[in-house]
Amino acid sequence: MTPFLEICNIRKEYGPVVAVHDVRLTVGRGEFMTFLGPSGSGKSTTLYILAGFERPTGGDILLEGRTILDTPSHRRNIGMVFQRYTLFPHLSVGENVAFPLKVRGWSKADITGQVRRMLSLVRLEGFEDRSPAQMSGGQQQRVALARALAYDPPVLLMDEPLSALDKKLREEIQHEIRRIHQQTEVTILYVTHDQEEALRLSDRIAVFSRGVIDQIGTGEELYSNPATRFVAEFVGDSDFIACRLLASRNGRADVSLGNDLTVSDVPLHGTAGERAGVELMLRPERISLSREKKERALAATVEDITFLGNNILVATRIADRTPVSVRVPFGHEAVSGIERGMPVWLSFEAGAAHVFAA
Ligand SMILES: Nc1ncnc2c1ncn2[C@@H]1O[C@H](COP(=O)(O)OP(=O)(O)OP(=O)(O)O)[C@@H](O)[C@H]1O
Repeated sequence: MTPFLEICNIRKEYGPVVAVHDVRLTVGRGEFMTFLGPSGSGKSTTLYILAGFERPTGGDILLEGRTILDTPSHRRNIGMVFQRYTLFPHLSVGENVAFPLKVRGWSKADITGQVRRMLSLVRLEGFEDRSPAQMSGGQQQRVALARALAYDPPVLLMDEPLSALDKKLREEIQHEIRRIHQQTEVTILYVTHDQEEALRLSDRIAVFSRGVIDQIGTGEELYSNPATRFVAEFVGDSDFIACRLLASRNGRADVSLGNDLTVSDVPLHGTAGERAGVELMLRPERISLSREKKERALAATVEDITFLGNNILVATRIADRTPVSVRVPFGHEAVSGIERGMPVWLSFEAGAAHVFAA
């Protein structure tokens, strides 16, 4: 089977700046793929190349096996929703949604029917005659979505479409986007720097870092098996503890955390020589905290305790002054009566750890 959309070794230079180094990605038909990464990591540039607003310095984009690089933007049949509301302010909501259909020469009757269907899809029935200025930010983004989907494009690109909205509205529209994706089966490429948004929406996530993709996977794969330190840090919360490599074979490592504490057979990411300084990564919820001294545990001191509703975040520092956060479910006995300055012991299963070479 031919992959639906292929991004083949895309590179983009702006003078001396290399915005995108070598981006490779295959997207399945109907998939919801998110580009996640910090500001300046090359997400938008990649999206603009897909949309045809930018031409890559190297590489190719294939849609159903055929290059689209020489197809001008307006002929690519790719819908687009941007961060800022880009509705035509002098046109009504109905006219905004009708615009791409008029351009494509649809009949008046077909346009009326389609505008009604699209506004119903985004739950704005009866808003045809409103002006965009009379609508909230969330409503305007829904109109933009209706307009982008009106001519039934096989691919929809979204560049931080919710970043101008407050948290509650953002979550509401995230829910709507999911529903619309399921209903229309359109293939979506979505750009965000918000990991929670990426996890909520996506079938798969491509994590961008400095113009390359560090890892592509489901949210669960990225969280449970991050390929790089950057992914471990960017997706979910993580603790990093400096340690020494004792031995490694077949991508697994034994490490020493000092004080006779060794951890064996942990996934090793990257390469390092024996005795090299490496880092052990743990998720805060995979660390157990005890107020009684324990064997095979790290001694730490409590620095802060934050109540977060269903869990409590305990900030500690281990002997070498490294901060280590521990997440404990609310009501767990380990945190009853816990106070700042108290000595505690931190332990974990080797299966919860990852080692990253420097
Ligand atoms: N037109 C341009 N001219 C010069 N440099 C550019 C241009 N557009 C982007 N860049 C640079 O390319 C790099 C990647 O930018 P890009 O906008 O793709 O990142 P991003 O991950 O989408 O970030 P953001 O979330 O801030 O938009 C940045 O270093 C940026 O400064």
